[in-house]
Amino acid sequence: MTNAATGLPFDDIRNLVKDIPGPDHDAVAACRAREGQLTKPPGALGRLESISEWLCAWQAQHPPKSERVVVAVFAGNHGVVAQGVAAYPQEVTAQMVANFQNDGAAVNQICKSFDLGLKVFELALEKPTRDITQDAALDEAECAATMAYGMEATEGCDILCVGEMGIGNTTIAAAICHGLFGGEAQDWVGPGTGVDSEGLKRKADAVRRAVALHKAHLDDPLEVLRRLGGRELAAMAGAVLAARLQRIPVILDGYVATAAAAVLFAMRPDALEHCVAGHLSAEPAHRRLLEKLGLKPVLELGMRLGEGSGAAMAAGIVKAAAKLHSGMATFASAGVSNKEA
Ligand SMILES: Cc1cc2ncn([C@H]3O[C@H](COP(=O)(O)O)[C@@H](O)[C@H]3O)c2cc1C
Ligand SMILES: O=C(O)c1cccnc1
Repeated sequence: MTNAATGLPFDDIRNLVKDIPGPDHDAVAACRAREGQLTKPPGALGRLESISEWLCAWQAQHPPKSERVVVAVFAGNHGVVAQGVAAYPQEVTAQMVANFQNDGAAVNQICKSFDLGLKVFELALEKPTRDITQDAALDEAECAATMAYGMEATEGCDILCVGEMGIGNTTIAAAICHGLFGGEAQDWVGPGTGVDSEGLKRKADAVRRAVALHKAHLDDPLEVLRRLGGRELAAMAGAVLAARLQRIPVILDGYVATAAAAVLFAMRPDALEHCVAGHLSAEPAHRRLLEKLGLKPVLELGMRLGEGSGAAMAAGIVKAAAKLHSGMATFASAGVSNKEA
């Protein structure tokens, strides 16, 4: 509908989505062949074996690469906080960006634990997006440009983890999910950083009003993103798309990062096959969202933080899966007797 023939920026995004590559079957075949030779009973490494296979399929490469794993954290601010939907003040977004830069946040410690790179992208924090209960969060040009900016996160990495920082963004995630998948507003909201029961009611009400205001435009997932989204969500959607085009597997973080990726799923149901869900967030709607997307989380640790922290924890598991596959000896090389035929 909008701009179909005019060549405005969303058309560029649509064209990229049309061109995404599929899995590489030769790399998968090579992975399976080696897996069968490793010094262990077949299947004994459980899901770690499918993770190695998934890496090969989407990197189009065997053995899989896992040296350069990067956590990209995108930060943005949201006008919807005026509706009383967040437990913390908006200035915490910029203060936490400084904390990331000073090595003081949770995600910094996880990155150090697993030898992951960390890149922080600050997105016009001084200029919050418009309140989605009153207006569209972003203009089309700004939304598309922010997606393009997010695409830069893929530079120099073998595997990408996507995360975010933005006070109020669990409300934005809920609005996107309600806009994309319907149901009731309260199905998609949760406590976030810990709003009380009155705050939770305000959150559901804000999501309901925002979706009602924009409902004539919500058939188009990119319109859902620009009207109900925010800068860090647009950038995450761009990063996930760029990763697919550049054959970089993605580890998604919690509810907010997954809601951003869901926009691509709504455009094309196979668009997230290069992604794993790093963890199941304690934010209740994350389970519902992962079910819609057909994604099974790698970890379930009761985390509800954001910052890419759950994706970074899962990156430790993904790196181990790649090392197991590449580094283990085969029955022949180690002189270990295989099962009798
Ligand atoms: C100190 C602090 C550190 C955080 N790190 C991530 N978030 C997380 O909480 C925010 C979303 O929750 P809500 O929608 O309830 O505001 C996001 O910034 C998210 O990344 C944090 C929140 C706080 C307060
Ligand atoms: O799951 C998430 O992404 C999440 C949960 C709570 C707060 N911020 C993010």
